[in-house]
Amino acid sequence: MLRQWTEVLGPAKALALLLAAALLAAVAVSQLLISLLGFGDRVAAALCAGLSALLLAALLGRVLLGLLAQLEQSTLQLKRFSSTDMLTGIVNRRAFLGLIEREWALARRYETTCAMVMIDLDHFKRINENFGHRCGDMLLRQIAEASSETLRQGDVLARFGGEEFGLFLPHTDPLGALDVAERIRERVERLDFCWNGHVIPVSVSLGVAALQADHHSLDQFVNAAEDALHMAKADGRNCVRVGDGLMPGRAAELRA
Ligand SMILES: Nc1nc2c(ncn2[C@@H]2O[C@H](COP(=O)(O)OP(=O)(O)OP(=O)(O)O)[C@@H](O)[C@H]2O)c(=O)[nH]1
Repeated sequence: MLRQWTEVLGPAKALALLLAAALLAAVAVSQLLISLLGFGDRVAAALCAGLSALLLAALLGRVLLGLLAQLEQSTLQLKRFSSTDMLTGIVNRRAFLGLIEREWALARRYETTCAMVMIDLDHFKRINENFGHRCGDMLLRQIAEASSETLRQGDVLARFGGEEFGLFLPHTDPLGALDVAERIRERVERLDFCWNGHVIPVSVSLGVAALQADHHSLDQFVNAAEDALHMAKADGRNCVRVGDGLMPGRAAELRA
């Protein structure tokens, strides 16, 4: 009950209420002691009241501090849950956008490079249908793990939902981003994913976008990578494609 109170009232009000309760209880206890011991003088009464108040306040304070620590822990856990994708353990889309917003804004402001890669499992529906959702879930976890292995500190990988992942690469030029995307594609292709004795071939399609002057919002930047991903799907899957206008020569060459 104390914990619910602390949550509802907030720590400061709960502490004030507890101290008031401790004082009232102390007065009641001292009155009881005085009547039991038969003391009649005011000094004894004041001493009893003071001592009881001190003891009760210390006791309740301790309880409250314990509760506050628990509350803080729960809040932290809640924060972690709300920003993590429970299946794969990596950040979710909402947290991802929050994490990269500052980096993206700085890159725009100071005209430095950064890139966005969208990764999507190929024919995942078929895998789910043929081998079941538990198999699909296991595969999603392995894709997250395999993709993470290829990254540097500072890169941010997130599950965007379903079988789609987003990857932000700070301080990375278009060719660097293509390298990372291609490495992930190859790593997944070599995954040797096994379920109930069946080796299931898996692949991903990837779309790459590098920050450009006409990306006025983070959404536009992410959408550019999504568009490139659609190109990769349209071009037969298991490949990397770059957004239009990124690197005219290179994009055409990669699409060929
Ligand atoms: N096991 C599992 N399946 C999921 C999860 N989230 C989404 N899916 C499934 O992912 C499948 C996505 O199917 P589609 O969007 O058709 O994509 P696809 O089959 O990979 O086809 P392409 O992307 O075009 O190659 C659907 O069957 C969803 O039910 C999840 O958390 N776990």
